[in-house]
Amino acid sequence: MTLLSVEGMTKSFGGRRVLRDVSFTIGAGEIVGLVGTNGAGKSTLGDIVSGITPADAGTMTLLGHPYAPLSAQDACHLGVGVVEQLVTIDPELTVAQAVFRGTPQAGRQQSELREQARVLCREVDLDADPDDLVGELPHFVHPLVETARVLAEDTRLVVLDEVSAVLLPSEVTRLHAVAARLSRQGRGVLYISHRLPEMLEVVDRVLVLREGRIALDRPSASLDPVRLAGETVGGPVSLPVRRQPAALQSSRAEDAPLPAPARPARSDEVALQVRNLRVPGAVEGVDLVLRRGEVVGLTGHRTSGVREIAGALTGELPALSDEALLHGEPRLLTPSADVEALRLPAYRPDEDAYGVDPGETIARTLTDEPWGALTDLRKEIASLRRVIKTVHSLDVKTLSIRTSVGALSGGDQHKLALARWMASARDVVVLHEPARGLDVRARQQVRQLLDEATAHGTSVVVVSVDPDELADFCDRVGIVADGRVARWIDTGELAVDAVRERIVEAATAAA
Ligand SMILES: Nc1ncnc2c1ncn2[C@@H]1O[C@H](COP(=O)(O)OP(=O)(O)OP(=O)(O)O)[C@@H](O)[C@H]1O
Repeated sequence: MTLLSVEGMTKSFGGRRVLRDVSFTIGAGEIVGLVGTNGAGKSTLGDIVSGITPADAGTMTLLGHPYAPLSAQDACHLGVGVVEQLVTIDPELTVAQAVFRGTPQAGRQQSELREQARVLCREVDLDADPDDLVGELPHFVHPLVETARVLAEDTRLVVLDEVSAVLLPSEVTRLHAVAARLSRQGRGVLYISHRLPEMLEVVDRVLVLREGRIALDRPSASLDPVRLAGETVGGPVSLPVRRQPAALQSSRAEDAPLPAPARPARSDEVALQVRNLRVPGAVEGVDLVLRRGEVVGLTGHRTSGVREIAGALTGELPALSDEALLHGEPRLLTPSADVEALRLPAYRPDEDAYGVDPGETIARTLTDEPWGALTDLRKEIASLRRVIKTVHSLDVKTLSIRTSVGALSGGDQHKLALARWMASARDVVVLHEPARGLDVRARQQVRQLLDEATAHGTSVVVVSVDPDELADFCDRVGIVADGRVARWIDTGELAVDAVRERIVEAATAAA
């Protein structure tokens, strides 16, 4: 039975045609994957289906009836719900209130609602009490609260918009179990993701959006991640190649363009050494050695201590160590009057909506010079050239560098923020989830940014939940469990997908 039918959908934003004559169906009990490059229009399509954005033209039917939602609330009443990656739920609500906030509650006992909320939380594998405040739950479980809400609203079709992007492999398995349960109940799921290997494990069929059209509509059984990645870009994609320790180049002037990295060669120079790192209640003795130009990954369950290790390195958490040396110079993890604190700079994609001001133009985001005060025309031209080069090399989908960053797709915003941040990254830095929400080409571009930085001596700690990102970007990956590094995986010995398998295996075992 057809649940949703979309016919001839089109949508433009300010002269840019995002969707062109898009048609597809989703059957009852079907899980359909929606993939495409950053800016391909996946969220726009998801937003139209879930009533957040109106289409310019086209029609939809839901269970055979005309379906034209006027708002997200309207779509929800008609049976379509959306769960987004960056969910904002009022932190003052209890879990029970959050779960039932979209459903009429008149005449229902609070105790009954709480009991039902408890059942729904169990259904989505959410370990929370109905009376817990949402604001006190870790942010990564908010999509699970939302999924429970969608179940409470008796939704026929659920749009999961990049929900898996922030989840660990074990949490993705949980999400997939929820999607499978929804499907067994006869509901439909539209599953939007860039994490192709995982997505292919759960979806029945895949739609590829390319240049605003459905370029492929095929059962998932006939696809593999590499082929699917090729379909998203409309040509072959090269497999990620194993990272090699960086070939260090001589230091460069601050604003000199980055030359292509030379052939890699091993560096034995230690950039950072920390012995017996402890964070009270979270980390119980971690040794970390980071060579110059090395990329070391850290991953682990939410309570493993991995975030706290990063917090200690960046000076956000009070921590102790027997010794911390930055290029041989002693540092303290907790500041004191005599010894300088370590305080590594950190990049986080989720801060301030991808770390950039959404109201700012692309041009201003990528330049540090105060343009209004710039009196030297050559400098201004050089600065604009650099902006245009970055926009081209990162393949940001825009008609103008005067476009505000907030109007770009999520992936394009993240690429710009990271490029801006990496341009000033020196020495030893911490990157949180550097490829989150990025398509296959964008991941390669980020990998290139990393390779260039490490070739110039920058050492990087990558903290991530994504096994593909860790396997592709890092020289070594530490699996953190119970406040210690339970295992190191050396990526240099294996092909990237074999590394990925090991990370998933080790991270799941340690969870
Ligand atoms: N409100 C808006 N105003 C202007 N342009 C917009 C708006 N919303 C989306 N766009 C543009 O529409 C295009 C598609 O964006 P959309 O977010 O749907 O892409 P996406 O495939 O979900 O990308 P990503 O994977 O990066 O999240 C982008 O070029 C984006 O700049």
